[in-house]
Amino acid sequence: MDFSDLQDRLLFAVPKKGRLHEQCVALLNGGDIQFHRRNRLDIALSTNLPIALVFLPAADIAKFVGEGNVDLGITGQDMVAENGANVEEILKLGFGKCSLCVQTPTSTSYKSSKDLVGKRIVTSFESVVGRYFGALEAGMDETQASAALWDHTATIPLPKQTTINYVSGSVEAACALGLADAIVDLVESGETMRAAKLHPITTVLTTEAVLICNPAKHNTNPLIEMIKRRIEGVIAAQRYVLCNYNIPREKLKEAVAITPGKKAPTVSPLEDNDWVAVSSMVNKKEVADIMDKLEKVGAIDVLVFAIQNCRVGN
Ligand SMILES: Nc1ncnc2c1ncn2[C@@H]1O[C@H](COP(=O)(O)OP(=O)(O)OP(=O)(O)O)[C@@H](O)[C@H]1O
Ligand SMILES: O=P(O)(O)OC[C@H]1O[C@H](OP(=O)(O)OP(=O)(O)O)[C@H](O)[C@@H]1O
Repeated sequence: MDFSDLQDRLLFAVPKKGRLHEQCVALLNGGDIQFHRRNRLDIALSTNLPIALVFLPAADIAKFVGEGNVDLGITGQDMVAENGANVEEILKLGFGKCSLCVQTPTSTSYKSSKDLVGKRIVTSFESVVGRYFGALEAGMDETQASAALWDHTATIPLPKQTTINYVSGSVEAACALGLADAIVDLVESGETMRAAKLHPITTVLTTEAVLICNPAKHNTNPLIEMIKRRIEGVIAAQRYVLCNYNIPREKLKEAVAITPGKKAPTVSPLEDNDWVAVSSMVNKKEVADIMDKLEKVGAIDVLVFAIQNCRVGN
């Protein structure tokens, strides 16, 4: 493969490994973006669309999209903040959800991030943490410092009193090793934090995986909107199931209140005029509860179907 193979193709960056990789590949498969990735090659040409998939470390994707080296990408919002990348977030993907937290040893009594001004912080998020403590040192409170991370127009001075040291991984070990008074790292279940005898002081930011594009490219290539719609459909299909049931016409209003659907449920007449059939998308997580409620109001033949793929209105 050489440069000419990539011409006229939309370059779409996806994490090559790590936490986000598998779910990204599932979205590509669900959206029928077909590709064959040859062993050890980080660029794969789609076999059915004018797209080239570029497999990159999640940490680099925001930068590549921001600088226009690739058109579209999937990464975490934390990576967008860390790179200070000027990208357009076009879709939240609902996975890779976690929080970037200031954490201190449980044996210490720091109460807030302000208490850590002037101390030693270890993190993999050198830029975000630098700006955060720079903002605290400049007199902002914690909420203002977090908000300033997303404000491209804000000029935040570098921290002068607080020492920020970068490590690429195993951040949690820094306090035990005597290298830090606090760390700033991602927390999902909290297991890693608790195992290292740390506790959270403040949340610097919350993050999830997002589809991002280069702001200058969004309106120039209709493929971007097409990919967005396809991925939206896959996510909705993962999140919802289709619930069908029959209900006495006089109970329809009560039943529809239980299954209002994404927009509105489909109601169809039955041979027996006193009954109607209802078909409605419901949240997968709530389906058992919804079935209990439907039975209570008199629904019968309640059937739930998985959705293979869908397109829903906004
Ligand atoms: N515990 C977690 N739970 C949920 N999402 C996470 C978690 N850890 C990281 N993420 C998300 O996944 C992104 C990539 O994290 P990951 O640890 O996979 O990084 P990586 O450096 O690309 O991979 P690796 O650690 O294998 O080198 C993070 O930027 C964050 O958005
Ligand atoms: O709250 P938890 O559910 O325990 O998740 C948090 C951990 O997940 C991430 O690390 P990861 O496991 O991806 O490994 P890494 O340290 O090599 O990045 C993060 O850096 C934390 O260490």
